[in-house]
Amino acid sequence: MATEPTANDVDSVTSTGKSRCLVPVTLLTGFLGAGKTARLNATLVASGGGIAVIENELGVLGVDGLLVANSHPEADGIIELANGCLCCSAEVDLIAALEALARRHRVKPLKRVIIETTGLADVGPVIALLEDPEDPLAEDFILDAVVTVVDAASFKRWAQPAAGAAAGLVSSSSSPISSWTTGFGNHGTVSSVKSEERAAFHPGRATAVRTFWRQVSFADQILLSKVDLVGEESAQQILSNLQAANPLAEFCDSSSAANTAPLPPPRGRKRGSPSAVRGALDAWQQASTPSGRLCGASAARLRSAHLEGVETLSLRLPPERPLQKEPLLRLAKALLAGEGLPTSAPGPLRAGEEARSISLGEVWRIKGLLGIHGRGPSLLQGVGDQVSLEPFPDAQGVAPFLVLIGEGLQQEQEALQAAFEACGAESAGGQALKS
Ligand SMILES: Nc1nc2c(ncn2[C@@H]2O[C@H](COP(=O)(O)OP(=O)(O)OP(=O)(O)O)[C@@H](O)[C@H]2O)c(=O)[nH]1
Repeated sequence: MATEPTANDVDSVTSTGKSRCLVPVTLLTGFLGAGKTARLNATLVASGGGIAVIENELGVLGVDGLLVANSHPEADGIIELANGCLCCSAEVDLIAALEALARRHRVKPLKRVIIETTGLADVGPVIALLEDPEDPLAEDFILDAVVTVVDAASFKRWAQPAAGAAAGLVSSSSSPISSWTTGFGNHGTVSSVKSEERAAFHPGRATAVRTFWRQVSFADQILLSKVDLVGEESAQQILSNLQAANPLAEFCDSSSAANTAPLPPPRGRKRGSPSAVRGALDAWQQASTPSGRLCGASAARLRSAHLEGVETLSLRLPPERPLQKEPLLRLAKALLAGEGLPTSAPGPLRAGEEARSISLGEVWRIKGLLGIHGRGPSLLQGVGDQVSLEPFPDAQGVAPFLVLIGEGLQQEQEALQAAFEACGAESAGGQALKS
C-alpha cells in the first residue's frame, strides 16, 4: 500500500533563510454533485489525521463544511469558505485560510491540505496562485495535484452536445469544448464551440459546460464516480472521451468497487503535468493575470465571466414546520428533471395565476439540511435523477435551509419558497431542526 508522504518530503527556504517543510496541497475539483465530498470523506477516514481541509461553497448557506466537520473530528482543521468560488470572489478568503493553516503548520506540522472547490470552480486562477514562487504562500505550500472527479451518471448531460441540443444548444457531434481547452495537440478529436453556437446556449448552461471541460483539462488525476450507476461498459466509453480531452492525466481506478476509495496520496507533481501545462497556457491566454494573487480589476473581470448565467438560491424554511418526505422528494425530482413546479403541488397561488405550472429555468443541484416529519434532521441531496434524504442528527440546532444551483432561479424564488414550504407537515409531531 502506498504511504502518504509527510511534509518533510519537500523543503523550502524561507525569506528568512530558514529551511521549512512544504505541505502538499491537493486541489479537489469536479462538477456539481460529482462526488468530491464523498471522496474527501473517504480520504479523511483513511488518513488517521494530519489533513487540513478548505471547503468552498457557492451559497451563503454551506452544507459541505457541516458534513465534513461533523464526520471527521480527526481532521486537522476544516475551514469553510461560503458564498462564492475561491477562484474569484472568495480568493481573498482562500489566501487568509492558507495563511492560517501555515501558522498552524509551523506549530503542528500538517501532512496535507485538501481544497475542495465548488462544483463550478475554475481552477486556473487557484493553480496560478499556488504556483507563484514569489507569493508568500510558497514558503509553506506546494501544489501536489489537481484531482477532478467526473460523475459518470451526469456525463451525457454536461459533456455531450446531443444532451444540450434538447435545450436548443449545440448541434456538433463531438464534445463542446473549445480547441484551446484540449491544449495537447489533440485538436482533431474534440471540436471547438464557435461563438455563435455558444450564444445559442442558455448562458448559465454554456458556463456549466465550459466549466466541466476546464475541470477535466486541468486535471492531473481523473477519478470517475458513480460507475455503479452506469455500469463498467459505459464507464469505459466515458473514460475514452476524457482521455481524448486530457491525454496526460492519470486515470485512477474507476471500477464500481473504487466508488468510495480515498484520493490518491500526494506524490509530487511532475514538470509537464496537465495542471502545470494548462496553468501556464491559461496564464498566457489571460495575459492580464499572469500568475499569483488576483486583485481588483482582474478578480472582478474573472468573477463576472466565470459564473455568467449561473444562479445560486439559498432558501430558509420555517423550523417549526417539518417537511413531509414524499412530497419533498417528488418536488426535488421534478425540479431536477426540468418539469418545473408540479401543478398538483398545494400552496398559495400568486395574484393572477391560474395554475401552479410555473416554468422554471434549470435546477442542476439541490442540497439542504431540513427537519423531516417523523424523522428529524435530514440531509437532502439531489443531482441528475438521484435524490436522497438521509438522517443527519448532527444538524440538530441548525436552522433548516436549502441551496439550489442552476439557471433562471432568482425570478422564481417566491414560487420555489412556497413550493418547498407546501411540503410542510400539517400536523405537529415531526422534529424540526431548531425550535
Ligand atoms: N451511487 C453513487 N452515488 C455517489 C457516488 N459518489 C457520490 N455519490 C452521491 O452523489 C451525491 C453528491 O455527492 P457529493 O460528494 O456531495 O458531491 P460533490 O461533488 O461534493 O457536490 P457539490 O457539493 O455540489 O460540489 C451524494 O448523494 C452522494 O452520496 C458514487 O460513486 N456512486
